[in-house]
Amino acid sequence: MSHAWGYAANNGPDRWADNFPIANGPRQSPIDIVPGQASYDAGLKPLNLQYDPSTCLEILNNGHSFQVTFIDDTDSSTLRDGPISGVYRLKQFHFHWGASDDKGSEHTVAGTKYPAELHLVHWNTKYPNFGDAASKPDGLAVVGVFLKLLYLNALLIDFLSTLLPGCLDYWTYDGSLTTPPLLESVTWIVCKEPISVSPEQMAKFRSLLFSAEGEAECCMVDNYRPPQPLKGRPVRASFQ
Ligand SMILES: CCc1cc2c(cc1OS(N)(=O)=O)CC[C@@H]1[C@@H]2CC[C@]2(C)[C@@H](O)CC[C@@H]12
Ligand SMILES: [Zn+2]
Repeated sequence: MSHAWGYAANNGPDRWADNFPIANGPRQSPIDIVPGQASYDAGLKPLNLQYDPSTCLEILNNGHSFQVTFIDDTDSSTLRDGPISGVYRLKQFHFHWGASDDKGSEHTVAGTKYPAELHLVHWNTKYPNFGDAASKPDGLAVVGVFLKLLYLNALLIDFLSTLLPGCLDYWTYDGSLTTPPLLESVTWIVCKEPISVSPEQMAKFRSLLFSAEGEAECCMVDNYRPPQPLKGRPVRASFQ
């Protein structure tokens, strides 16, 4: 059964409001980040990310992206500090990307699109579980990391590429899921510095399929929502 919503002309972002009216809500994501209009907040702490790769549970194609899910029954992979209070647990990470290198990211920086964007998804442990947290205004915190193409040989880039950039300067604002049900429960933390990806790795993303077995093959590309109206929300920067 193919999902009701998707990224095609007949079921894509311009049609999501038909079934999810919150698509036109006051704190929707992604947004275009305009560095000159972000306000430096000296009260913002550095991000404190502690990840334990052994808690990786499974890699799955959920029909809209591929995601790597983590065991989240202990505080083994967490996000602390930054713009949030308390402890948020890593639940999963996934990507959004384009059919070509000129598009693919969800957030944009002064209109600039990156070829892909990584989302590291965390939930607030003041709530009993991820699904419950996803319906609360302070329930989720997603670290967004832009991917840029680096034309080095694949071996070298395998050493260089990591999930996080060296510099963890970030912008932060209150937003939402970027796919239906578009719940307004996400504290977005978008890193200023991108990580590098090779053309071969991008080709692997683009070889994934939206379609299920037995359905007409449909490459999973352009699985990104375009920027949404800011509606007066402040965007803070952790750096000057
Ligand atoms: C923030 C990452 C995330 C979580 C969820 C979705 C999409 C997400 O990616 S994104 N790009 O960060 O917004 C779509 C399905 C959502 C899920 C959050 C939890 C649910 C709302 C479930 O309760 C039912 C449907 C689920
Ligand atoms: Zn996402």
